[in-house]
Amino acid sequence: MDYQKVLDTIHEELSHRDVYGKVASYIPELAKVDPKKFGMHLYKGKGEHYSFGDSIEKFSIQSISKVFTLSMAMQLLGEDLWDRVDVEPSGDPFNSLTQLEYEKGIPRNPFINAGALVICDILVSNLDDPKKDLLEFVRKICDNDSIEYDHKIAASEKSTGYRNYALVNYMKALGNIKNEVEPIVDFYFHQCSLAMSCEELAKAFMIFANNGKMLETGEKILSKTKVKRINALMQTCGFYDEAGEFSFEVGLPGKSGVGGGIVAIHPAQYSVAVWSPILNEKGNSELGMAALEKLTTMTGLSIF
Ligand SMILES: NC(=O)CC[C@H](N)C(=O)O
Repeated sequence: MDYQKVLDTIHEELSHRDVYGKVASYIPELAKVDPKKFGMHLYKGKGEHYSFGDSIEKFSIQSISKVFTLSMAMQLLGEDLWDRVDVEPSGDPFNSLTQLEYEKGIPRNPFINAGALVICDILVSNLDDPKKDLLEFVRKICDNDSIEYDHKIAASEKSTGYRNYALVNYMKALGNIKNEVEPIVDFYFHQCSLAMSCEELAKAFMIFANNGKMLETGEKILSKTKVKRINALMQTCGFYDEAGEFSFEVGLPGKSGVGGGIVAIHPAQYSVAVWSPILNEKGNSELGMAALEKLTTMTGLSIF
């Protein structure tokens, strides 16, 4: 199959499409991004890459980072992790507070904000310097030492981060947060501020398409079972209250972020990242979803 031709067709068809959503502005710094940015990168095998557009420009990965922190927490804690966070789709927006009350402070899954904040709490408890260790983890699976936090984005999110503060405070009141609030939200705002390109994200996510092993070196990062679970969570919870729609339209495990990025994988086949900052009302990239729908339709390569 000529993957470059498939990507070029997607680029050509979608560059002219009308989009109706908006760039995220509740994090003031994110509102400054050029809404016309559009890039995609598909990593198919050792040295086999295809891309178009702004695929090597770094952007704010936001919630995509939750897959990295979950991977680290699973490495550290094993099965005990699931006493603190559940594995069910939420059907609610990513920053919702409502389920927490009647579910007694146990978040529905690790990809909604409440769940990701519990994962932060676990990493803060278990690591001396979680920010340094996360950066090391991401640099390693990406084989790229240029990856950094964007401290301006982290500070900008902190300045308006009332909902995330509320989530941590509420879970602390209900007994599911062990550390002080400030180090947890500081770590969370930094993980969300990681700046990466589509090319870098596709490479990093290759471990989830390759049974937990880095493709180029064969080094094992995660066990097969852990990867199976992470992929199951991406499939059922990666897009919040649009997880069903993403499965229906695209048919791959994936994760989105309000920076406009989406990464998806096809086990044993490929890893793909797309970036377009205009979001639909559920907080997922409008063109990103359309591009991935076209990819799996044109190639016939979805997991279903
Ligand atoms: N869906 C997202 O990407 C949300 C991440 C963002 N940092 C927040 O907590 O609101």
